[in-house]
Parts: sequence; structure tokens; C-alpha cells
Amino acid sequence: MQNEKNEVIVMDNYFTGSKDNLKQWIGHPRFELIRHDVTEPLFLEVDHIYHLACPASPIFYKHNPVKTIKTNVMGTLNMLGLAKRVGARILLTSTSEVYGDPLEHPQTESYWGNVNPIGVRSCYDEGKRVAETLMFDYHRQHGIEIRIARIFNTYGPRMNIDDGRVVSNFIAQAIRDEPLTVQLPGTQTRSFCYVSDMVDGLVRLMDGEHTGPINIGNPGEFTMLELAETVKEMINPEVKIITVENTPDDPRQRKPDITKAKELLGWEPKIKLRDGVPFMEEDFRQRLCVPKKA
Ligand SMILES: O=c1ccn([C@@H]2O[C@H](COP(=O)(O)OP(=O)(O)O[C@H]3OC[C@@H](O)[C@H](O)[C@H]3O)[C@@H](O)[C@H]2O)c(=O)[nH]1
Repeated sequence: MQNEKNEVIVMDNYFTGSKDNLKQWIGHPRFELIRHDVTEPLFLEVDHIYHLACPASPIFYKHNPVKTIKTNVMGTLNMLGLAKRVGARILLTSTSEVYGDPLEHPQTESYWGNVNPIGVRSCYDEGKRVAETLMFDYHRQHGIEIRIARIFNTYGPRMNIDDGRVVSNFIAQAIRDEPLTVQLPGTQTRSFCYVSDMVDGLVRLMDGEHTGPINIGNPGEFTMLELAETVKEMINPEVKIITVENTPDDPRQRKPDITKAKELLGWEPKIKLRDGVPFMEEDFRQRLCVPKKA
């Protein structure tokens, strides 16, 4: 895929995305960039649609929950309408949040989840659940070719430094000599996937024969205290770790079962957290203009 001569059209409303991350492609003969909000219809001729639109950091998606659910419902309807009109294959990036606060561990794709329908996270987790429903209804009713990835926590260079998710927060805090803020109780777990592994999984899913849903995530599981200790040890052994209040409905555990991804896509993550953190540290140090201490 990477070396194919595809023409790529990127659509972004820049609510959380940045032009800076795209500037290297501007002017490329096979690249186009459109400022557009997915909640409005779009008419284009395409054969593959990667539907990734939606803020993914809890602080951003909770900032304007009505807009978040519109993005998931109207945005997905608009992209499915486009897929139907031009006969394109469409991939939805769903989320591990469809499992809510899971009572099964690790999470397999057949688990239906434990989700609060009226909570502060519902705009995102219920939004992505209805987006999955829309995908399957268009598939069954109109024969649209669909792919659904359930993405687990992902991190990597060029994330917004103030994104608010835990890996970027801890790395930025360690670089700035600020205490690492572990939200209570600190024993909650997450499994972190490096961005290049994630992209590889999404491309394999799009190009393969299986609709999904398929979990794409790294099964290496950490408590938030362990993550803070790891970042402290790797970036700034002097930094403090403090505990702070958590937010409602924070899932207590999360780890993908990736048997399906391995068997159906031949996909497995390659980069462990300890290998990925230094890449992100280097990028954040450059952007924050804080060189590594000698
Ligand atoms: O500074 C922080 C930020 C977060 N945390 C904790 O770290 C854990 C992870 O929180 P994040 O905000 O990074 O991400 P969450 O797991 O809550 O949500 C994410 O889940 C999977 C994706 O689909 C989405 O990107 C996002 O919704 C939570 O338990 C949170 O309480 C901290 O301890 N300190």
C-alpha cells in the first residue's frame, strides 16, 4: 500500500488535528487536503474510505459531547452515504471503549460490553457503538463493503502535547519537570499500541477480506502506576509521581485479545512500550525545546 501510487484526499476540520502534521505532504502531486467537517455531506469520487473522524482523547470528546455524538452518528451516515454512492469500501475506526468497563478480560470481539448509556463518556462509547451498528446495517441492507477496527489505546510522535491522554501527559510532564499525575486508584490498566503498528493493522484490515470487528491493539498491559514508574525511570528519575482525582466511569481494566488479528490479518504489534517511549520523548523535547540533560 505504502509504495502504491494511490491518490490520497485528507479531510479534517482541525478540531484536534493539526496542519503542521500534514505540511510535509502539501504540494505532493497525489495529495489533497480539504477543510471539511464530517457532519456535513461530502461529494467526491473515491474507492477506499478510512473513516477516522472523531476526537479520541476523553478531555476533548467530553468538551463538546453533542458534537462528538453528531460526528459519530451523522459523520458515519455521511461517509456511508458516500461509500454507497460511489461503491467504495469503508473502514471505521471504532474503539476499545465499546467494551465500556469490561467484565471480561482480556476483551474478545464477541464480548458485548458493559457501557453506561447516560454517562459523560457515552457520547464517545455509545457513539462508536451506534457507528458500528450503522456500518453493519448499510452492509446488510445496501451491500456496502465494510471494515471495522476496534482500536485500543494508541500513542506516538506528533501527538498534540496537550492531548490529555496518559502517555503524552506523562512524557510531557517528565520533560517539563512537573509531577506525573496518576489518576486514582492507579491500579487501572491499559495496553498501549505504537502508532506505526496501528497503521499497519488498519491497512491490513482495509486490504483484507474480513469485515471485523477486529481488535487492533498491543496486549502489553500496564497499571497507570507502572506506566508512571516506567516513564519516570526512562525520562526523568528525579520527577515526582502524585495521585489526583479520577473522572466518572473510567474503565478499570483493558487489554485486547488479538487472536483474530493474528489469524485473519497476520498482524501483531512489533513495538513495545519501552521502545516507543524514546521516539515520543525525542519528538516532544524538540517541540518543547527542552534538550535531554547530559
Ligand atoms: O494524566 C493522566 C491521564 C489519564 N490517566 C489515566 O490513564 C488511563 C487512560 O486514560 P486516557 O485518557 O489516556 O485514555 P482512555 O483509556 O480513558 O480512553 C481512550 O481509550 C481508547 C481510545 O479509543 C481513545 O483514544 C480513548 O477514549 C485512565 O485510567 C486515566 O484515569 C492518568 O492516570 N493520568
